[in-house]
Amino acid sequence: MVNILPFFMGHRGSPGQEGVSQMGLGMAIAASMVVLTRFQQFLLNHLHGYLERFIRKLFKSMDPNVQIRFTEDSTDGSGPRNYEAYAAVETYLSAKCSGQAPSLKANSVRDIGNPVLCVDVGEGVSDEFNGVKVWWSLVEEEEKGNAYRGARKTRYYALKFPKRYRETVVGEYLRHVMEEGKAVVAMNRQLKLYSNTSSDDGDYWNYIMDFNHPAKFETLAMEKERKQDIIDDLIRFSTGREYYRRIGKPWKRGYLLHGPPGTGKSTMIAAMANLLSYDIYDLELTAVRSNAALKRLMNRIPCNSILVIEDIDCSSEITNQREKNNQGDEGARKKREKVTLSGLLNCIDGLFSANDGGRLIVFTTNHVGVLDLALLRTGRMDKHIEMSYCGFEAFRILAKNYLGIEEHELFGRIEELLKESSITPADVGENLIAGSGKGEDCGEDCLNKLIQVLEKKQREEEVNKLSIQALVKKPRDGDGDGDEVEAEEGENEECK
Ligand SMILES: Nc1ncnc2c1ncn2[C@@H]1O[C@H](COP(=O)(O)OP(=O)(O)OP(=O)(O)O)[C@@H](O)[C@H]1O
Ligand SMILES: [Mg+2]
Repeated sequence: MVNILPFFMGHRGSPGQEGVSQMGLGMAIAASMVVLTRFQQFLLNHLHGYLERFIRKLFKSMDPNVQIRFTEDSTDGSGPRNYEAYAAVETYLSAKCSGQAPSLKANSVRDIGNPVLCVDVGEGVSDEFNGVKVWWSLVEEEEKGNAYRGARKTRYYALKFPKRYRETVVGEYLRHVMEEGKAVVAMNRQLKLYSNTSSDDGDYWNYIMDFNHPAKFETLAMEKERKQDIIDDLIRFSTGREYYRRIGKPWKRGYLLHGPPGTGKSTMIAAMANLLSYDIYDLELTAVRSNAALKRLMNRIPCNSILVIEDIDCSSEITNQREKNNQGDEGARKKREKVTLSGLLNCIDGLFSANDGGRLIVFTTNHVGVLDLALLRTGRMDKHIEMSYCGFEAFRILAKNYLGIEEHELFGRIEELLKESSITPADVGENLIAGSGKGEDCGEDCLNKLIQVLEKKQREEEVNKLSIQALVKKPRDGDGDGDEVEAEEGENEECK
């Protein structure tokens, strides 16, 4: 470069001087050219960025549509909030896209057991809400790295809609998408079972296992009308956010399931959890050390859960003991049980729910008669459900479940026998199970076997009835007026 400069400059001088001055000038020009190039580069870079932004803005202002992004990972530290919105959009779109998008991908969304079908990267689907048409697409972009992190890919759902509908879309439509999406996430998520029994002192909840009980209302043996009434009540409760807010009551509901062993109380709880997609918190009252510990446990039950207290009659302190507690005798009280009835009542009353979801409390008992009336009243146990011996309607459901038989000539005889003898759905199921999956002939064998069992039961019940009648009639020693035998005697034996 130095050698050709004099030629360009047309400079002449003595060879010695010339050489020195030429070199100095050359260096100055070279330096200025470097500066110029750098400046040019700087200008280009910045102008380019500026121009690009300017052009983008220009196009944006001319674009009649608005775009909103729902990013998978937050770059602003908002973390799970962003993800929640992204997952809600994803699940909402999964219902829309199956018929529209040419390419789908199966995604596993956090907390959801089954994969959901979503649009693939670069694909889009349209949606319509109150007459407004919107477009969704899944976009993947490469984000440049900086001094703190390397380059990475970001994914987002882009929602595009005409500017003039901004108010409807940002207000009503997005609320609709979030609510629907979150409801799908909630309905499909893996249910969990917690209990206080596996902790050392019973004062804490422990995760026991994923809850995969197959029970459904559809297969629960019970009269159709009663079953539908329970389903309606549960749905009304679980969707009652506005209602509970309006009347100013905590979003909770108490159920009491009572009936003999084997009539389906626990099975119904499982069906309830599956219907509502609620986790189960199984409380073993006798393992709780004090009223204060009970309160702690209750306060830790999240919304959208079922608190289950099984065999509440077997916690003797909880039954008709309130009066006894009030009478004092502190030492004896301490020796008995740790949680008192009033402690339990206070906890149930104090179980509040923020407006983000409901809490269901389900008690079961085999002996409803021994429970304190304070526990049974509305507000604590709002709905009492009697689980009874198997009637003909319930039998038909079991025959369909176990044998796949909906009609049979032996049904008439079974209907007659079920009216006269008490058999639990558990026992009916036990007699039908042998024929399950073995075809119609085997089904008939099972029905015949069930008839024999029912006839035997009928005979036994007849003998029992006669012997009780004989006892009632028989005068007691030294007492000629024939007092009646106390039928309830020993009723609560198994709980003592
Ligand atoms: N109503 C019913 N519908 C369908 N299956 C039932 C029903 N009742 C009982 N069963 C069957 O009998 C078995 C026992 O029922 P479950 O444990 O629900 O009775 P339970 O009322 O909770 O008894 P317990 O009072 O002894 O706890 C269940 O596994 C289920 O298969
Ligand atoms: Mg049970």
